[in-house]
Amino acid sequence: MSGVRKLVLLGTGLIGGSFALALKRARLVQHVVGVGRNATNLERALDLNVIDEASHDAAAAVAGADLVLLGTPVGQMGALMQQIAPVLAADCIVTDGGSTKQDVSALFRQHLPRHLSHCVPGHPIAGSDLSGAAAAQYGLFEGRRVVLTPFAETAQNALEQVQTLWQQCGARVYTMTPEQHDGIFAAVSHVPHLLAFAYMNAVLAKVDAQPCLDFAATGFRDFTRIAGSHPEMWRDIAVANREAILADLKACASQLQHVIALVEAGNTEGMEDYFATASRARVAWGQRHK
Ligand SMILES: NC(=O)c1ccc[n+]([C@@H]2O[C@H](COP(=O)([O-])OP(=O)(O)OC[C@H]3O[C@@H](n4cnc5c(N)ncnc54)[C@H](O)[C@@H]3O)[C@@H](O)[C@H]2O)c1
Ligand SMILES: O=C(O)C(=O)C[C@]1(C(=O)O)C=C[C@@H](O)C=C1
Repeated sequence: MSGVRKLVLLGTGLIGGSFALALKRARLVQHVVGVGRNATNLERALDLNVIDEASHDAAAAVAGADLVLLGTPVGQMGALMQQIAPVLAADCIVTDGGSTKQDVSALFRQHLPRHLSHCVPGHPIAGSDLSGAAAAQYGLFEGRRVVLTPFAETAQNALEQVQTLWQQCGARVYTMTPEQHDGIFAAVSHVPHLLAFAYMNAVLAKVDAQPCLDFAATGFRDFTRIAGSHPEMWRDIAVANREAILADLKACASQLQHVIALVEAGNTEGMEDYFATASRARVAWGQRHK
């Protein structure tokens, strides 16, 4: 695909909107249609030139599209695929930006079984705690990774076209299986978000929650930023990647039990060793990911 004539965003928020802005800046798309369920958000997307046309009707919008990006919470994607299945042009490429891949891949197989050669499930590993079209930003994907989990049936040229578009957004593209993807991102994205929600609720449950929040500073800010993320999006991720998330949450609970035991016992040497192991690993990670 040298460029996209008509891109349809099914879900016009942070990820879909930032993808459209990146392609617009690279002059790789002629016309962007944003589909949404919220009129105010679509108006905002038009005002900000994230999209050129707004629609509430996914099936009507995809007519004549050469690229469709599903950018809703993953729990909404099946119904949208079902709506567009009868009207998709044979050569239209369908991709997504969902945070989980086994469930979304299964939905592609269920709803678009005859279109799999043109389906390329994907996940940009970039985002923020903000949502909606107003949060869309230029450069969100620059220097970031994108994971694609193509089907055995995915045509090489459809895969290459999606790869090239993400590369034009400044991203580095990797491919892996949906299972590998969901295992990795349970550990380094899904569980950290659930821990942030849990910690935030633990603070709120304290009788002195208000003064705690009043005096909270940068440590609190850095640890809890992602607790401000979109509840529906994270509900859907927790449902979709249940097994891997539960396994990693339980592993975290056992680490927490270990910290409790160290503190209860006043085991200063044990604490220092334990903290040093984590600290060394985090410092090294920071140096590799400057
Ligand atoms: N936020 C992140 O950091 C991030 C990063 C990578 C991937 N993702 C994934 O990308 C997807 C989109 O996330 P986002 O952050 O852009 O969310 P967002 O809330 O900013 O945007 C989603 C948009 O989809 C719309 N929508 C919801 N259901 C719809 C439906 N049935 N029909 C049409 N529109 C509908 C919402 O109104 C909203 O405007 C999610 O699957 C998420 O898991 C998010
Ligand atoms: O920066 C953030 O706020 C994010 O949470 C982005 C983040 C993550 O790194 O976990 C969140 C979900 C995604 O699917 C990909 C990226």
